[in-house]
Amino acid sequence: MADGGSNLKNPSRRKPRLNPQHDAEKHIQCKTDKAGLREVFVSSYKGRGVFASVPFSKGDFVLEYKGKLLSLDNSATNTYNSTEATFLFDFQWKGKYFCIDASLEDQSLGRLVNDEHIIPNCKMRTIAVNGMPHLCLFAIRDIMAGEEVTYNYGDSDWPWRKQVW
Ligand SMILES: C[S@@+](CC[C@H](N)C(=O)[O-])C[C@H]1O[C@@H](n2cnc3c(N)ncnc32)[C@H](O)[C@@H]1O
Repeated sequence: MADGGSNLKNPSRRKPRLNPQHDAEKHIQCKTDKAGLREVFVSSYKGRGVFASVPFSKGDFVLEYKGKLLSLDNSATNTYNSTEATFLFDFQWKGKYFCIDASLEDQSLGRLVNDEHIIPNCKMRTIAVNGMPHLCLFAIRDIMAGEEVTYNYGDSDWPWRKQVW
């Protein structure tokens, strides 16, 4: 039976996977989130989360954690309420301290990714574009369609980790 032009039966004709680093740079420059991800309301306790609607492979670029880049000096002058403060991501780059302030509700998905410290499926990495740091999530294992995208927020006394259901 003819395969109607599909590449399914000939892996050598499949579109090659874009290099994850280049994929991240492309999405950073275009200021767009990647297709195949959607916001879902999980529960009144957890709030919203991001779910894959297509499978991702280990190593893939998944999302940028978009927001305002602040140096440590700038962030020290800002005041945040407790909800806004949960959208701040502090990191170190080239020996200096920075923060991505994602407290603005800007419809981007990276800011909605929830914490999972035991079996996360993504990891945050810093990618430099035009000499500026950007925080990006990359898959650390295959992610199935329908699975929630998660990463480990880091060691801290996060209240939900103590929650007994
Ligand atoms: C960066 S926001 C993530 C998006 C958030 N769920 C929302 O709807 O806006 C971080 C907040 O999400 C919630 N959160 C993240 N991971 C969680 C988890 N594993 N269990 C429960 N709540 C979580 C906490 O309220 C946390 O302060």
